[in-house]
This record gives sequence, C-alpha cells and structure tokens, in this order.
Amino acid sequence: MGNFRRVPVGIVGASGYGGVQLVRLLMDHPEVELVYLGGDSSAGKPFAYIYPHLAHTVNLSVEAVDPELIAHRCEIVFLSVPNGLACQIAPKLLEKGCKVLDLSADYRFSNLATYTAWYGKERQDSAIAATAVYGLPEMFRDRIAEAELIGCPGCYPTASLLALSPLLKQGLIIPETAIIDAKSGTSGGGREAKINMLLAEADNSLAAYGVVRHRHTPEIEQICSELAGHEVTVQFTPHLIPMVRGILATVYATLRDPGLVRDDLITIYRAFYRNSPWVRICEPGIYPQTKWACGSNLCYIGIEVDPRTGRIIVMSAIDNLIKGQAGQAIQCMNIMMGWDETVGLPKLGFYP
Ligand SMILES: NC(=O)C1=CN([C@@H]2O[C@H](COP(=O)(O)OP(=O)(O)OC[C@H]3O[C@@H](n4cnc5c(N)ncnc54)[C@H](OP(=O)(O)O)[C@@H]3O)[C@@H](O)[C@H]2O)C=CC1
Ligand SMILES: CC(=O)N[C@@H](CCC(=O)OP(=O)(O)O)C(=O)O
Repeated sequence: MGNFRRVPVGIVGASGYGGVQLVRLLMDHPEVELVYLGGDSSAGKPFAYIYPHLAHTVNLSVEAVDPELIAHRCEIVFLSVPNGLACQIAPKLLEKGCKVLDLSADYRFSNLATYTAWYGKERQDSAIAATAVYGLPEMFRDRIAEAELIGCPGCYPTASLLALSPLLKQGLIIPETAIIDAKSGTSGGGREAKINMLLAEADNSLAAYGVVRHRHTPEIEQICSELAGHEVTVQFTPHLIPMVRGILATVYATLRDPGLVRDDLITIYRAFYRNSPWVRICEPGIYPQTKWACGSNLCYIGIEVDPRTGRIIVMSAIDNLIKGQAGQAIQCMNIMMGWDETVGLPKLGFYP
C-alpha cells in the first residue's frame, strides 16, 4: 500500500441542514476523513441520535465548539452556523493553520460596512475579512485556489449570479435593467423552527418576502459590480414556495444589442461555462426545473430572448442545499486543495 492519507476535516453546525449535507457528502469524499462535528444545543449528542438515517455510517458525536481542539484535530473546517458566529470562530482557526470555509454571510463582503449595514453586526476582524475569497468557483477559481478563508455564497446569489455573470462580464445587457425573480423551498430557512415554515403556513401558498430589502441584494450587487466594472444595482425579489429543496431564479434584462437571438446567447453561455463542470446550459426551448437539480451540485440554465421587448430571460435552477450551500463549499475545498473540482460531489439528481 502507498502512504495515502486522508485530510482530517470538521464541521461546526453539523446538526443543521447545511451540516447534514456536508456530513453525507464528506463521508463519501475519497480525499478526506470526517473527524469532528461541532454544535451548540446538540453538543453531547451522538450524530445518529439527531439523524437516525445515518446511524449505519456516522459514529461521531457532536461536541462543543472549542477552536483550540478543532484546530488540533482538523486541517479543514466548515462553519455552517447562523450569520454573525463564524467571524468569532474563523480567526482562531486560521491562526492555528486551518483552512476555513464559511457557509454564512460573514466573509462574503469585501466592504464590512455593507455587512454591518445589512446584518447589523459590528466587526473587529477586518484584516482577516480582507483575506477572504468569495466562493463562487465559476467566477473566482484562481483566487479560491490560493485562499485560506472562503466566504461561500448565499443560495439565491449562487443561482442569480450564475444566470447573470456572462451577460455582465461581456457587457451584453444594460446592468440596471436586471430583475431577479427567485423562488426557494423552505429548507432555505434552515432547520430551526419558524412559524412561516410550518406546513400549515407554507403549503398551498406562494408569496414574496423581503421585497426591496432582502440581505442577498447587496451580495448580488457586489459581484455584479465587480463583473461589470462599475457600480450596479439590481431588483431582487425572493419568494417562498411550498417545496422542500430547490431554487429557481428567473432573471430579466434588456439586451444592449436587440439583434441578438436566443441561439447567439446560448452559444455565448456555452463558451463562458465551457470549463465549468457544474453548469449545464439547456438546449434551445428547454427551461430548467428545480427537480432536475435536486440532490446534485449542478446548476441548470435555460435561455430565451423576447424580440418584442428586447429582453433576455435566463432561468437558473439549483438545489439550495447543494450547489447553493454544502456542495459549493466542497467544490471550493477541492479547488483549495488542488483536487479536481468534481471529486466527491453528486453528478446526478433524484428524479422524480
Ligand atoms: N439553508 C440554506 O439553503 C442555506 C443556508 N446558508 C447559510 O448556511 C448557514 C447554516 O444554515 P442552515 O444549515 O440552513 O442552518 P440550520 O438552522 O439548519 O443550522 C444551524 C446550525 O448552527 C448551529 N449553531 C447555532 N448556534 C451555534 C453556536 N452558538 N455555536 C455553534 N453552533 C451553533 C446549530 O447547532 P445546534 O443544533 O447544536 O444548536 C445548527 O447545527 C447559515 O449561515 C445560512 O444562512 C447558505 C446557503 C444556503
Ligand atoms: C427560504 C429562506 O428563508 N431562505 C433564506 C436564504 C438562505 C441563505 O442562503 O442564507 P444566508 O445568506 O444567510 O446564508 C432567506 O431568505 O433568508
């Protein structure tokens, strides 16, 4: 046998929806060994007690969060905790030499004043935040490869930015005309009990929320501005839809060149994403469904052009818990470690 060694990894927030996806995916990842699970109210419980369906594969218990102990055991740490906590844990782990992937919003913003304005928390870690890289591999693969700290994107920003990026980077639309109409399943709200996520509240109903003030707006605008090379504002409206997993973002924007037709745009998107194994551009006239992406790390993109209005309509479907959260974090880990970015990630969804 050779001297093959699996890299020890840990998850803080293992009991949550992001945490349980990470556990499932990392247990099957050929390059890593899951050695630590951390949490707050679940600390002290066997993971199999929280998720009995994984009892036959996971024999770890959830432990209290002690950065000293985590850094002693792990080389890579995933933080899947509510906003405002990772910025208290990550600096200690980085100081001890860990690579850190934060699934919350704490390290997504290059300007911490924007974070404080939208998340209401003052920060003391600006030097460390300045080293963080936004974990959208399709846009920032080279930076991710060099990073020690990743601020993984939100689920809506992932779907929205994969739809918008080719248009902004290549100057194909008037940026300020971009409208993002997005729908999410209820797992986007996490496992913690909330009244609006009760079956009786969410089922058989559909409504917008966070209209003109959802905190993903500045995150989407930050990346759009970087891609366009100037300050961009977008209109973003999220909706809660009665299903468990999935996001569909439908993006509308006015084309600069009204002569462009659907097939031109499909060719442009295919070229843009030719080295991105997790983005699939649909055939002409095919529009993606969230069900296609369910359980996989894929983002499906469908494209249409309306010659009457001069608008492009881009439809982007992901699994919010995989490409929108845990899968994308693992994709980033693969890139940071120099592994193929597809390793250990599901290529096929569940259908129907
Ligand atoms: N759900 C989604 O679709 C997406 C979520 N995100 C982000 O990912 C992060 C995790 O989300 P999600 O999995 O949905 O959340 P959940 O509510 O399902 O889980 C939250 C986790 O955080 C842990 N936690 C809470 N407080 C503490 C604490 N003080 N110390 C240690 N652990 C703590 C909880 O542990 P315990 O049970 O032990 O208290 C639990 O495991 C969030 O920042 C979220 O915004 C990002 C993209 C998509
Ligand atoms: C349906 C639902 O509630 N979705 C969540 C988004 C989840 C997410 O990506 O959150 P973070 O940016 O905080 O990581 C919301 O709208 O707040």
